[in-house]
Amino acid sequence: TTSWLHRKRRDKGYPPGPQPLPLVGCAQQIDSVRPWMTYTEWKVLYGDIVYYTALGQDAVVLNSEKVAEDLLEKRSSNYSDRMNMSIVMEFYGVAFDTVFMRHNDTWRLHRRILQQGLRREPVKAYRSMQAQRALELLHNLKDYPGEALQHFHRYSGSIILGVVYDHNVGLDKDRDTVLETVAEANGTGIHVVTPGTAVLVKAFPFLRHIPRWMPGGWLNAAYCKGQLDDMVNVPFDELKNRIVSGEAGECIGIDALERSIQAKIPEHDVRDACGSAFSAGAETTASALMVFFLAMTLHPEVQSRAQHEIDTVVDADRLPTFDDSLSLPYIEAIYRETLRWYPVLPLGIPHASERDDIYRGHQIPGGSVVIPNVWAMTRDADKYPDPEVFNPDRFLDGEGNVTDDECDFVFGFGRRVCPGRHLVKASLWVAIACILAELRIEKAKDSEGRTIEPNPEWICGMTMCPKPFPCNVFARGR
Ligand code: HEM
Repeated sequence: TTSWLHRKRRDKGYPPGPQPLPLVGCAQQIDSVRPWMTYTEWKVLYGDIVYYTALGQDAVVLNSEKVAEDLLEKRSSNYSDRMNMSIVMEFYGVAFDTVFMRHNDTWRLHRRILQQGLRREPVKAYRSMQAQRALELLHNLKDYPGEALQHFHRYSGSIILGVVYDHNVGLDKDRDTVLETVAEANGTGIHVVTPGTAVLVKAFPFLRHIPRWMPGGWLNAAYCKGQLDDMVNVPFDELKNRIVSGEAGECIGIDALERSIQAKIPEHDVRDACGSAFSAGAETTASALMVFFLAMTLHPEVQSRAQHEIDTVVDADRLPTFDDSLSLPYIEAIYRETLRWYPVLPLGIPHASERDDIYRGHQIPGGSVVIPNVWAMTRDADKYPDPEVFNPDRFLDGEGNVTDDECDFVFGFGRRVCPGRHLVKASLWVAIACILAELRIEKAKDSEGRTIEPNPEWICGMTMCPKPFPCNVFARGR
């Protein structure tokens, strides 16, 4: 059977790739926790573009920036779709989400709504709010260093709620029911919305009825849908109430609602696009800060150099702001190296092709999942020598200025590129700069004063995030 399949594949002229097994295809050959590792091994075996099939789904892995740009950017009219996940979308309440929408008119509308408010210029309006949240973050890290991941979630979640709904999460760890509702629902959703689950539930639709209390209960569709419905409705309804009472300030939601009335856009599209910002942006931003935190714990020498740079440029009586960024090249380099060292979306968000295509003489069937292997791009040793090493210097030239490489590929490609990237940059940059200005992060010590070496472990799903690890945080006292 295998040789028959092999011949069939060769006849079709697909890109090189692993031998499929009957029925399951290549599913069992792929690391189920870190599929990007398998794909990166395939890069060595088969090259920059690899074809495989799993459970009847054609898939193409793009293992270099060049190939990803050639297809996802230069041929974006064919490669801007997403995989057909209609079962998950419908039953699990994911249909609202811009991220997983097919390449259609509703998606275009969502993109316009989000992009209007998230362009480079308009996001500057939120810098003072971001700075205020960074200050809260510093307090929380100092008081409860062991809960860094929760603090980063609160930081990223409260910025998005502010930018999208003008919802002001109380400072100083106050409980906030809107943030709690949205964050919990998002946690449930993230679990379910992976390509793996989509394929599984498509193949075995009864899995969506598994009761919550049984093993596999996280696959229960009704529960997930209830949560995700709350996630889009609760903050949006609150915004509408505040509009009525005249209390709502500038935010993407208000702008979009005003425009939607003139342009006759249905209100639920505004609501859904707004909800998508949280689902796409909260976890990713928090994970990136956790990567930064790990890098700083492991590299005291990087911290010292960054602190020296800040102390030279920023007076001790104030915190760095995003306006200082051009005078702080090493901080910029740390930001870029954080994105590269452990990209929080190691496979980006896979695209799909709409029609058959030919690239470098290979057939790419329409309806393929097209996976940009961002992990492999970060491990390209020609561009990033010793790629496993956290080394901000790779983004500086001989004179200490930042290079042209902004590591943009971690934000995706073509028409689907992350619309939140300008906002994220400011959120991450200001958090990184303020943490380095005010705090010293060190490896924890055991009761006998011996250093505990962190042994990085990762939470892997669609995103990748370091598991909490022991460390100490001190105020530097500038
Ligand atoms: C470190 C933080 C972030 C990273 C690394 C990141 C990265 C990405 C990537 C790789 C994609 C897929 C692009 C593609 O399909 O080629 C994406 C899509 C998206 N991102 Fe982000 N993102 C981050 C934060 C945010 C934030 C804060 C927001 C919103 C405020 C946001 C909103 C979105 C949306 C709505 C999409 C879907 C775009 C579409 O499918 O058309 N992201 N992001």
